[in-house]
Amino acid sequence: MTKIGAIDMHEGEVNRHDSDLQVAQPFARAVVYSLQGVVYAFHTEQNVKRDVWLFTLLCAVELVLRPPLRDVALTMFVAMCVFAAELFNTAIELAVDIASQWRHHVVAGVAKDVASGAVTCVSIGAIALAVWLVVSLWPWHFWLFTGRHPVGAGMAAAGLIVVWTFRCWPHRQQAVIKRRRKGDEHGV
Ligand SMILES: Nc1ncnc2c1ncn2[C@@H]1O[C@H](COP(=O)(O)OP(=O)(O)OP(=O)(O)O)[C@@H](O)[C@H]1O
Repeated sequence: MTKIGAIDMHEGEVNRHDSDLQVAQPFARAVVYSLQGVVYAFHTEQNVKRDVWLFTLLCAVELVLRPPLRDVALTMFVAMCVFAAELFNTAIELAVDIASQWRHHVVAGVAKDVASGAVTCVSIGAIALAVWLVVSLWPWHFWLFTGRHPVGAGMAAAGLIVVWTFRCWPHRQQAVIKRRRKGDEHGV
């Protein structure tokens, strides 16, 4: 095991994963690495875990109230934008941590605040869209066990499957990353 700053790297495991992927095509390799990044965030970030539950609630509402395909597609796209913003935020936090060596620096703090501000902006838009969707479907009807808007319902179900696959996919931790916590003014 090699200790780099505050990251404990399990070299053997990292190398084994890399050699597994050496035989793959560059595109396939890039896809696998990016999916590993998604799985990492879905297992380690509390905000992403909370977003998974909010997304589940949205899909459940859509499966019951059955909005048309256009509305489901719009909410799915915006929900994926929220997940993407969370992933960018996670990447920026990790990059800032390693660049600042987990020490307190005013620029490091501002960089993280700006990144999380981006998530807040997208989230406000997503919440506004979800509220508009639910209000626009008034008066509400229980369509869960019917064939109403089957493609939209299929899209909501597919979204649920994709997101929960990321959440439940086994996550093999390659690095133990010590995260700086709020209120820890002076870092490690
Ligand atoms: N190196 C640092 N120097 C100064 N302030 C920092 C530093 N790291 C974090 N902070 C401050 O602490 C806050 C929380 O940072 P942390 O890394 O704990 O992210 P988090 O708890 O995962 O936040 P988020 O909810 O945005 O994901 C930052 O928004 C920033 O204001």
